Amino acid sequence: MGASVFIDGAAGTTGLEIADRLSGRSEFDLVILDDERRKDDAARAEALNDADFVILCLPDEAAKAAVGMIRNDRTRLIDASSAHRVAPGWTYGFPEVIGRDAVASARFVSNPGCYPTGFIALVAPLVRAGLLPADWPYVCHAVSGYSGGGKALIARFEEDRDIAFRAYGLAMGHKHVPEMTVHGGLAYPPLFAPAVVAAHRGMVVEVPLQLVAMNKPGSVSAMRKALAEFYAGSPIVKVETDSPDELLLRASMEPVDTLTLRVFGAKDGSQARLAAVLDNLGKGASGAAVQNLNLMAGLDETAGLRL
Ligand SMILES: NC(=O)C1=CN([C@@H]2O[C@H](COP(=O)(O)OP(=O)(O)OC[C@H]3O[C@@H](n4cnc5c(N)ncnc54)[C@H](OP(=O)(O)O)[C@@H]3O)[C@@H](O)[C@H]2O)C=CC1
Ligand SMILES: CC(=O)N[C@@H](CCC(=O)OP(=O)(O)O)C(=O)O
Repeated sequence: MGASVFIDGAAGTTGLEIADRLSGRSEFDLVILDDERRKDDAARAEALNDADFVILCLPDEAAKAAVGMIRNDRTRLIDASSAHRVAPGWTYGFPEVIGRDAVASARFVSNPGCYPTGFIALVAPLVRAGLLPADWPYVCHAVSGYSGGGKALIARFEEDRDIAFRAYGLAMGHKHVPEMTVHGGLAYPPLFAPAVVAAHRGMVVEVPLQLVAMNKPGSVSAMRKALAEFYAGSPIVKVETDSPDELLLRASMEPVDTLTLRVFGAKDGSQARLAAVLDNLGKGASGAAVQNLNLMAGLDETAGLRL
């Protein structure tokens, strides 16, 4: 028998994709409550306390309530919500940035948000290497497929086929900003400008840099080299050294758990654009949860992933 894994919220967008990645894995016995019991707190409490691992795929408030239902000191948790990403006692589940051993040995792991996955992957290694300042007011533009907003946003985009682009977070203060600041190693919250496009999945996260104003002119190749070294050997995070003329998201994109990073630079070295391309439901959510589960269970981090 394998380790038992209860997915709380398995009928949702993230939960379904995790179940899909875990189906057929002999190392795990999947526990999923049927439609009648999936919101029954007594049934959930029993499943939460019986399981070796729990993956929470719930809205923030429901995720906090689920953690409160755990009455033992044994069950290990991965929370896909944004409830615990900067909370004390929780390990941020970004193994490439935080360290694989830290995730492997943690009891409470908080999965990164989809946009922060791209932002932190780009910025944290460069700040640590001293190639970018920590005390800079960064900007982050990003577009996501509509599955990033879960069942409600999927329904909205699939009912109203006339929406091509939706800018949001216009009052600032998006819930991802705290983790972008803390785990990016930054002194100030970045100005985060997210948008949704009429595609089911996929995202591009961009960080434009005024290198002259930052007193870092001509640092493009050093940034490329630093990122390539930081992620060397990662089967999941790829650093490309090419500079294509365009980055495309295709509406027909298939699920994928990789994260691809690039540094684009002006010929005169005065400006750069850092760019991350990922699947919001892959390394942005479900793929990351499965990677973290693999590490916590002492397995190959890529088992079951779509690479
Ligand atoms: N979608 C994405 O790309 C990403 C999502 N996340 C996070 O993952 C979490 C899940 O998101 P997502 O899958 O997109 O959301 P969905 O809305 O698609 O799914 C959430 C699921 O949770 C269920 N649920 C809500 N409240 C309860 C409760 N009290 N008890 C049991 N089940 C409950 C819902 O039930 P019902 O079906 O009845 O509505 C639904 O099935 C969220 O915190 C989200 O922010 C993180 C990264 C990326
Ligand atoms: C397109 C869209 O709506 N995306 C979601 C974020 C998806 C995600 O990363 O989930 P967490 O919020 O749990 O991190 C948003 O902006 O709120």
